[in-house]
Formats: sequence, structure tokens, C-alpha cells
Amino acid sequence: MDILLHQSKLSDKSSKIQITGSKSESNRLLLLQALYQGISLENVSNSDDSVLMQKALASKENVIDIHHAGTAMRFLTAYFATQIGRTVELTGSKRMKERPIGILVEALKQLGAEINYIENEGFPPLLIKGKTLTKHKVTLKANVSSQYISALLLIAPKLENGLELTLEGEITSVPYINMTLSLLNEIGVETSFNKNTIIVKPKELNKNSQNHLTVESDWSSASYYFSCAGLSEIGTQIEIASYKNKSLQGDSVLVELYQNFGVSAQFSGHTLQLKKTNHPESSINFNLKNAPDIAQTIVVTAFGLGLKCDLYGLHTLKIKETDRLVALKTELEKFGAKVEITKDSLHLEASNHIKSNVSIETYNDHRMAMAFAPLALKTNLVIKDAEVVSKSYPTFWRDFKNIGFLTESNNN
Ligand SMILES: O=C(O)C1=C[C@@H](OP(=O)(O)O)[C@@H](O)[C@H](O)C1
Ligand SMILES: C=C(OP(=O)(O)O)C(=O)O
Repeated sequence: MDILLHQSKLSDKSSKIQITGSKSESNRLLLLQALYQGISLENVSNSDDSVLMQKALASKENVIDIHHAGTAMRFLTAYFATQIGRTVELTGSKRMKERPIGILVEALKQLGAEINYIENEGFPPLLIKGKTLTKHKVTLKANVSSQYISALLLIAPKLENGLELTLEGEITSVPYINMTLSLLNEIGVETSFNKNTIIVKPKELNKNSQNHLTVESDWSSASYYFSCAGLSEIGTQIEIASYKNKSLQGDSVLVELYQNFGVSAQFSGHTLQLKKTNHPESSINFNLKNAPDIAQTIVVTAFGLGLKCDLYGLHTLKIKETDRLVALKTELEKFGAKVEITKDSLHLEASNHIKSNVSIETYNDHRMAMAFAPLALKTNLVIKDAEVVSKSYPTFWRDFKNIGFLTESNNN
């Protein structure tokens, strides 16, 4: 399905958008729920990636396909490595087979796991034979993906002696590691993270222990509304829910970053009120190594406002749903933008011209579709294969229409 977005203006009646739970928090908590009894959850994400995670954890099949879900692939590799007596083939989409997993597999093997590559060395699919992991110390590279680290941390309290991780190189996406540790703490697991060492103490929850956790709504999904506010006229307001002032999600840095685009974000209880209050700064320069998932949103907002934009710390973007650096350059240039990319940065020139009626390819990447959609506040455009949004935010197009976007779909 392609969606034609006519140039739109946000509706004056500020309607409140209820955004689904964080997929990162949900996928961690679903795994902890499978490992420990007595955990109940509220506001779990309805994203494809979380539904796939739930199904995989409940499945009794020998082959489990997690499609495009990176966290599910990495977290379930660790999970199945500890499921004694079970042998599972863990596989995914064509793209998943190109997303590296060797660092995690090697770390699990150092702990005593039995995992084999079915096709290419270092990549899914994997054949995992569940075993008791006997060791508790492991060293791994931390500059490729934090998901390998979170995967190990999630199973750590179940290991006989817990886990001591030594991280090598510059640690990437640190807030996601802290999120994992905080969620472990919430269910009573003791952890420490000092410099490059993380320690998780072993823990068996007592039979009667009950933990009820409410998943905060997804901040990466919130970014598209920050972008809408940023691209609107001064005075425009949008309300999104349900958010917390002290979030576990690193993408909550949006509140600070979007001030540069003239957007103010105020809490009223768990509702976040976004308002365009000021003109933007003349140029944007951010390091996003702690918040890689909002890079696409930010560069599109900057382009829509005609701003020069330099983004750094983007080394993980090449191994996500698509090579996001190449995808951004290709699609932005269709509108007439001038973009340079390196292996870890992106540079957009200031320009006040935006070509109309461009068709955006989404490359099986939900964030390509959602990041470009707010540009309809400036021009007409088409989003190809628009259903990709369901990877993290299935009701995105409905919600988008509700705040005033004029959309037309065609099913080709
Ligand atoms: O742990 C997580 O939930 C995630 C970690 C990040 O990945 P990297 O650590 O690979 O950057 C992020 O991009 C991804 O969307 C979700
Ligand atoms: C990179 C992402 O997800 P994953 O790595 O879990 O596929 C994302 O949601 O932007």
C-alpha cells in the first residue's frame, strides 16, 4: 500500500494521541516475564516486533522466525541458549540475515552456550541448543550494538553465578543498556555499571513475589509528533500520551533537542503537550550515539525547515532495518536536498527549496515512512509500502489522519 499525503495543516482542535508502549521496554519485560513468575504488564507495545516476541516465547515449534525484529533476534538468542533440553532454529527476514550477531554468539559461547550458524558465519539463522551456562565472566565489543549487551544482561540473573561483563571500545547506545539494568532492578535484581564493567547478581524470585509494571509509551514514536510541531506554524499544539518525566528511554532527549527547532514540551500529568513556540536555531549539530533511532526524524525536520544539519555518532545506522545513512541520502536528494554521508555522520546543506510529488521508498524500514510523513506540512508526497510502520507503530496512519493530515491510500 502506498499513501499519498496531500499538503496539510494540523487541525486547530488539539486532539490527544495515545501512543502504544515502548517496544524496547516491552521486549525486555516480555523476556523477563518468561524467565520469572509473578510479573504482570500494562501498556505492552502492540508493535509487530513485540507481537513476534510474545509469539516466539510462547512457541513450541523448532523453527522460530522473528522477521525484521532486531531486539527479538538478539534477546531470544540469549534466551534459547539457556533453555535446557530445547533445540531451536532462530531465523528472520532477508535483511535480518545481513544484520551481524557474531559478537553476541561468541560471548554466549564463552559462557558455555552451544550455537551454530546455519548459513553465514556471524549472521542469522542460528541453531541453538539450550544448555546450562556454567561460566560467568565475558568480554565483548561494545561499539557495534548495545542489543548484544542487553541480551546477555537479561538472562544474567538466571545464571548460577550471575554475570560480569567487560565492555571493549566506545560503548554505543548506552541508554538502552541502562534501561535493561533499570528494569532488572525493578524486579529486584542487583546490578552495577562502573566504567566498562557491568555486574549482575544471580536471583531466583521468591514464589509469591508479584511485580506489576506499566510500560511507558514509545518515545521513538513520539519523535514524529515533535517533527510535526517543529514543521508547523508558531502556536500549533499536539498532545501525546502516556509519558513520564523521568523516562528509561534515551529518546526522551527529544524534549531537549527539539528546543532547537522551536518546540516546547510540557508535561501535564502523563500527557506531553508539544507546542511550536519559537523560530528554530539557524543550524543543527547533534551527536546521536545515544539516540540513533531519532536520526531520520531529525534530519527530515531540519530539511523541512531549510536548516543546515550535521549529525554525528551514526555508526549503528548502517546495520539497522536498512542502511539508514544511504536510504536518507537517496530519499532526501529526491526533494533536491544536498546530503553527504560518512560511515558515521550525515551532513545536510541549508536550502529553502523542496520538490513536490516525490515518492519515498521505505526499504522495509518503518522509520523511513514515519520520518518523512511530517514533510506533508510543506509539500505533497507519496510514502511507498506505507504498511511498514507496523514494525513499531501499527496505528500511525490513523493517528496521523486524526491530527489533520490529508491521506489517500492506493493498494498497489
Ligand atoms: O535495545 C534496544 O531496545 C534497542 C537498541 C538500539 O540498537 P543498537 O544498540 O543496535 O544501536 C536501538 O537502535 C533499537 O531500535 C532498540
Ligand atoms: C533499529 C530498530 O529496531 P531493531 O534493531 O530492534 O530491529 C528500530 O526500531 O529503529
